[in-house]
Amino acid sequence: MKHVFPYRLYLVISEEACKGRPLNDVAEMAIRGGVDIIQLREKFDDTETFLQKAISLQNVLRKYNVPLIINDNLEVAKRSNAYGIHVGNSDSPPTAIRESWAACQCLGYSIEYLKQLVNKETLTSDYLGISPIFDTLTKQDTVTQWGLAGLRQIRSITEKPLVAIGNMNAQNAYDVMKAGADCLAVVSAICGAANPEKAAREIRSNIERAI
Ligand SMILES: Cc1ncc(COP(=O)(O)OP(=O)(O)O)c(N)n1
Ligand SMILES: Cc1nc(C(=O)O)sc1CCOP(=O)(O)O
Ligand SMILES: [Mg+2]
Repeated sequence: MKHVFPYRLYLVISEEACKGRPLNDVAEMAIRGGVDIIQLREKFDDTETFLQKAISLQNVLRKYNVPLIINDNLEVAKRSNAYGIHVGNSDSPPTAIRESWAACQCLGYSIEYLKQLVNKETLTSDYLGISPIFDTLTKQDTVTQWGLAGLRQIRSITEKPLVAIGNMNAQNAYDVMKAGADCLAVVSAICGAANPEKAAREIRSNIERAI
């Protein structure tokens, strides 16, 4: 069965990645360039600080009808009325999230091992983050890069929406989509760009060429 996940360009944003520019401004520029879903990922904030950032970002995203996904923190996701949450193998498992957050509309789950594709956590998830496609300095505690061959293999096994993450940029966007991704998730190629709007537009146009 095909699952509904209409998004193509997924911004994963943090204050640190925005290099001194206001996070909400970078998010807004990225949306103008073609980002259509955003994850707030603050690995070092306490819950209250994370929550305030989430509520503030939510106020921007509502103007554009862009969904907010919260990384890891279920309390922040619930209290900010986020659209969903993204979790990995070190976080609360998707089945536990479903039990305690019935209103969750989009649950993302990171895939680091092929055997995860047949577990109950994958079954209950709305999309899979393919973690990582290529090694990246932005997140170094990863297992192994899947590469395009790994992505093709996963595509042949599951019909779940696949979000490719890890060093995604305008140069590789076309090839990654052709290898089976439904959506690309980006941190540095947009948040760290001199012009986040232009950077997002270039990636988006290469995604559109591939579909
Ligand atoms: C879209 C997307 N895919 C994968 C990840 C990584 O999640 P996780 O493995 O839980 O690692 P952290 O991001 O929590 O460090 C993601 N965040 N988003
Ligand atoms: C948040 C995240 N998760 C990853 C994973 O492999 O699960 S890689 C990553 C960071 C991606 O950053 P950039 O676009 O700068 O490479
Ligand atoms: Mg996590």
